[in-house]
Order: sequence, then structure tokens, then C-alpha cells
Amino acid sequence: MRTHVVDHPLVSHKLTTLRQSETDSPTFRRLTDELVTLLAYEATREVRVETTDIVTPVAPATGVKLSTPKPLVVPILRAGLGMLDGMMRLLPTAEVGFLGMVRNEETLEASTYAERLPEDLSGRQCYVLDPMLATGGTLAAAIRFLTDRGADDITAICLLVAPEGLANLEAGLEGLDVPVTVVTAAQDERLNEKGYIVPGLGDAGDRLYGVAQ
Ligand SMILES: O=P(O)(O)OC[C@H]1O[C@H](OP(=O)(O)OP(=O)(O)O)[C@H](O)[C@@H]1O
Ligand SMILES: O=c1cc[nH]c(=O)[nH]1
Ligand SMILES: [Mg+2]
Repeated sequence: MRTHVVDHPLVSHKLTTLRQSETDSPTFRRLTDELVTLLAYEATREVRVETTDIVTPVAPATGVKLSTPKPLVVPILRAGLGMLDGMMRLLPTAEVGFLGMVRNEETLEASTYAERLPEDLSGRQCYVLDPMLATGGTLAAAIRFLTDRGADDITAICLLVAPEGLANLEAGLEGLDVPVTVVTAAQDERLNEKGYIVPGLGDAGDRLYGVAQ
């Protein structure tokens, strides 16, 4: 597993505002969108392309286009949905599949409550969107879900990660013969006793969409 922390002053600047308690939901949604587009630029460095012959107004030329099958973008509901538009801005022809997952806030175990994905993901590059990698349980389960269907290359885009979560994820994926990359805006200090990232930004889903019942 590879982790790539995107080191860019614009990313740090937007993330700083995103973290602040006084940032309201509309601003939080806009900053999430902008941050994802910046992270997606790095995350798609190895997106598969093939050569294609074109004709410019001046001369024939050879360029590249996205290979087929097209990449699959998978936002993890609920909070990952706030990252979808920012990702699709860079990969407008990608397909989108959905996974609904929720973490039990007592046990911190993740469970899946919704799934709308192609049955066969053989040979697909998948981009998983989830703003928070805290204990890593949600992302580990999501990645297993995709690789069980045949996905052969996974990149997760997370706004924030905790060191404990990265270590758990790596352990949880042991034996998996599929490359996994995590692209993030920052690796924070630690998790607190409630499994929240410190200093973090709080509950990403609640800050995007209001308090869940
Ligand atoms: O790494 P973990 O410890 O598994 O925690 C991270 C998960 O927790 C949050 O989702 P949450 O369960 O709050 O659902 P929501 O997106 O609907 O708010 C977050 O969006 C991640 O999916
Ligand atoms: O800090 C955290 C941890 C899990 N989920 C969140 O939304 N935030
Ligand atoms: Mg939440």
C-alpha cells in the first residue's frame, strides 16, 4: 500500500479553513469540492490511457485517451458523496458506483447498508472517495468489496487520514494482490478515544449534510 500526502500550499490553505469549527456547511461543501479536484489531479497520475491518432487543423498527431473499461469512481455514502462532483470534473467520462457504509459509533465497526456497483469489476481501476480514514475499518471493507468483484487497481482519495487507520488498513489488506494507493491532503496526529481524527475536522458527514439521525 502506498500513501501520498499532497504537499501544496493551496491544499493546506483550503484544508485549514475546512477544519475550522466556524466554517458553515455551504463553505464546507465548496472547499471539499475544490480540495478533491486538487487531490484528484495527483490521484489520477496513473490512470490508464492508450494512444490515439487525431488530426489537428495543422497536421496529424498522436495523443492519448482514457482506456476502456473506463475507471469507476466509488463515493462512500454519505460523506463521500460530497467529493463526487470534484472528482467527476477531472474524469467526466468515468462511471460511478455507490457504496453506503456507516461506522457504529460505539464499536467503531463499519457495516454496509447499500450497494450499487457493477457485478464484474475485472480489470477496472477504481477511485474510492471517503473524506475520513479514521480507524480504517470503512475503507478496508470498501476495498475488499471492490476487489472481491475483480477490481485490480484501487486509489482512495481521503481528505484526512490518521496514522492508526493507515496501519490498520495495511494490516487489513494483507495478502491482497491488488495495488492500493491512498491520496490525502494531510496525515493528522492520532485518533481520540471516540475514534475521531485529531485535530481533524469533526464528523465530515454532519458538516456536509447536517446531523444524521
Ligand atoms: O475509518 P473509520 O473509523 O471506519 O471511519 C471513517 C468513516 O466514518 C465516516 O462515516 P460515517 O460512519 O460517519 O457515515 P456518514 O458518512 O454517513 O456520516 C467517514 O465518512 C468514513 O466513512
Ligand atoms: O474524525 C472522524 C472520524 C470518523 N468520521 C468522521 O467523519 N470524522
Ligand atoms: Mg458521519
